[in-house]
Amino acid sequence: MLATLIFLAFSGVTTVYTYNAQLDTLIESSRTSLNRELPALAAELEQELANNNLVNTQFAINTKMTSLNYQNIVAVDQSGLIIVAPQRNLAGLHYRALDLPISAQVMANIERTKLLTINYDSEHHFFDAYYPLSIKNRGDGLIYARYSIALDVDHLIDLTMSKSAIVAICLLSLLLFIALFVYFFIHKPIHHLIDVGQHLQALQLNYRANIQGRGELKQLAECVNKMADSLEEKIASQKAAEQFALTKHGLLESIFKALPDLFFVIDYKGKVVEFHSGNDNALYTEQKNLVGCNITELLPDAASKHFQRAIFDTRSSEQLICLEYPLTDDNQSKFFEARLSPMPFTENIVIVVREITQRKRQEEMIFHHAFFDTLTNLPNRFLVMERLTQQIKEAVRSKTLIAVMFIDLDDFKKVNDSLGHEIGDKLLIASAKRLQSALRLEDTVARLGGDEFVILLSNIHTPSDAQPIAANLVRKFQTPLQVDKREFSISISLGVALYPHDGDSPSELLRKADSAMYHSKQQGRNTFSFFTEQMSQDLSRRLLLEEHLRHALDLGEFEVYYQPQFDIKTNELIGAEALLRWNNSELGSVPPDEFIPLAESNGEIVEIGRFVLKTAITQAKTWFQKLNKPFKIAVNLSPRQFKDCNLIDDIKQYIGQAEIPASLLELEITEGVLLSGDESVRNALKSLHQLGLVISMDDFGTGYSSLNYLRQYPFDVLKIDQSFIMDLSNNREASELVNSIITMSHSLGLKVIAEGIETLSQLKILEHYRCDVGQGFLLGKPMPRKDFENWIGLPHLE
Ligand SMILES: Nc1nc2c(ncn2[C@@H]2O[C@@H]3COP(=O)(O)O[C@H]4[C@@H](O)[C@H](n5cnc6c(=O)[nH]c(N)nc65)O[C@@H]4COP(=O)(O)O[C@H]3[C@H]2O)c(=O)[nH]1
Repeated sequence: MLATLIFLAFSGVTTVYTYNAQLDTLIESSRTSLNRELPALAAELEQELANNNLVNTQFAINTKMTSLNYQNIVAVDQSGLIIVAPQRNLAGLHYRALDLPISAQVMANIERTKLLTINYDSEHHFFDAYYPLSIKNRGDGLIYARYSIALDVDHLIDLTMSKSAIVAICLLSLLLFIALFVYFFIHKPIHHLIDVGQHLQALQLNYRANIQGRGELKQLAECVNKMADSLEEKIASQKAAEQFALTKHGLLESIFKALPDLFFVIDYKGKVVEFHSGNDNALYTEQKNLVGCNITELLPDAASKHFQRAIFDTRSSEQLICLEYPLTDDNQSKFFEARLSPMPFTENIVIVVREITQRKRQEEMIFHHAFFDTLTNLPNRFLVMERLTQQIKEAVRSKTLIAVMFIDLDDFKKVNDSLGHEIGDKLLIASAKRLQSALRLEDTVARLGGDEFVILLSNIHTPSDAQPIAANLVRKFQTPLQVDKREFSISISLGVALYPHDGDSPSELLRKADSAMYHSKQQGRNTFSFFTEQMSQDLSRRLLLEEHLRHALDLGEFEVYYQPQFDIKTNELIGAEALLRWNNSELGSVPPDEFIPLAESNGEIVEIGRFVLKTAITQAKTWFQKLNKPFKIAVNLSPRQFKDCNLIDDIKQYIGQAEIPASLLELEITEGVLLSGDESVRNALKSLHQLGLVISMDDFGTGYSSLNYLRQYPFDVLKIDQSFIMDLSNNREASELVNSIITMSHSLGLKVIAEGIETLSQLKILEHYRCDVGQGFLLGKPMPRKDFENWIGLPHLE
């Protein structure tokens, strides 16, 4: 519209301007015509008037009047009379009589200037022209002519108007064309782009610009579309990221709710920026809205200091820092663990707080279990070794000594076995208390296990400082211990090793104190000994034996010897006792008294015992077949073998394989097996007895020898220990005791074997006491199988 108005205004101005210019040209050309024509007419009139030829004059004027421009031409003489006019009848009239624009002033002016005077009436578009006329005899007059250009002006106006109209139409057409062009090719696409832009702005991203052609707008549309594509892509990925973030957020919220922990985000000053808790009760603070609080102000002083330090460390190290701290809640100590982790790209720190009271207690318990003996609550082997390590370091600095005391309760095993574990445990607790009561608080009393205790005395200055302490400990145990209102006399054997004299490592010192204790045992117990090098040799011997014993069976170093047993009454060989021998290439022949206790203590006796049983049963079969009469073989069974659950099945299997009567196998057991009162021993003995095996009580008279056992367990044979037989001929009491044992055994239906018969008089006495079977060097020493077979006159059997 504006363009149209501008255009109209412009075309109007142009038209007016054009019109004015042409009008000016018209006026000018009319002036020029008057300038040219009036002098010529004047000259013609002057000539004709001079010739007094009025007709020609009239003709000349009428001729001029034929021009449409001339409306009037009048020639006036000096007196103002009309000489000639288009109407002939006007001649002779005074111009005043006519309504002519002639005045005396005009006439005077023309007369004076003698020049053409033209006045233009712009309103009616005509000229009033005056030109001097010199007329013979009539003086100077003038020619007056009215020259109208009104028609020309009208024509000019028409022309201008029609031109303008054409131009206007052309221009309007052009304008329309431009408008249409602009509309279709600029406005509409731009509008479309704006529309698309508005949709895109409203994030309606499925809108795209669709512009034909290949102009700049098309390029713009393509740019918009590409922009929309990348916007859509961006928004899609942003949405995906938002969704991902939402999922993560949800996940985190669920985790926060599900976990019993407290989650804080704090800024670098410790101010809580964010806080999450699945359970507000876990807060341990009155304040529930923690955001904005400083985390260190929420905690008691001590914990706060830990936190400040941890915050500092987390920031400086940019690493995860953990701290544990206690808090008191309802008079109960609770423990917490805080994990501080720096948040990447921020100055914030994430803190996760978890209550670890239970874990702490469990750790303490585990620690206690790991380092303390549950029965006596004393430090155990690990802790005593640890403390000894520390004390050695301290002693190096302070140049002092350490006394390591190894203590073993004398005959505790027998008490434990005979009176039961409950009493045994109480005795151990009472012993631990007595040891503690005899020492300083800073000394360590530890229990290694069983009835073994260790004492560490630090800050000793001379070896002799340890002596009164050791003596005092031994003396203290000479007073009976009170357990369940009963008194128990139990002594101790004590060994002392000194740092640095006897060793500089905990294990060495402990080993040497053990050797010294062992020595005290050998000295008759209830005493103490300081470690000496000789003991070290004993210890080395023990260790050497243990080392070789481990491989002895595999290396075939064991051999079963057989010692004959005779019916004392008939003097007939009725069987043999299988006795194990160990011959080692390095150690030589090792006596059973030395290696059997070792094998018993490390459990190897089970395998070794199996070997003896199998060998003896195989041998029994051979001799049974060759001698063609029952030939019984007695085998020693150690207490440890009774703990082997395969014992009965093994024996069954060996007897089954040998196809001999079970009664040809006699099992010798010592009181030690029975003292435990273990039900499984009773059942095992019962089963073995039911199988038909002969059960014999060995070494009768050496221990707590109770005839009760003989009634309780299915014994068939009683073996009187050789220590009684040894005294038979020279000790009346011993002789009577042997007699009573034989009589009582017979009354219980038991056969009696006397072992260790070395002299004929011993044999005679036993015969007199009606002892059933005799065994001893007098009757035959233990022999290897080959020798035994030779000895009994059997052909050599391979
Ligand atoms: N002084 C003297 N001693 C005599 C006389 N007659 C026999 N002896 C010895 O007395 C011991 C009898 O065996 P034990 O009391 O069962 O005592 C045995 C037994 O407890 C144990 N032992 C031997 N072999 C085995 C075995 O295969 N298994 C188990 N568990 N223990 C065994 O070792 C102990 C010692 O065995 P050994 O040294 O063979 O000693 C044997 C034997 O050589 C004698 O007239 N005078």
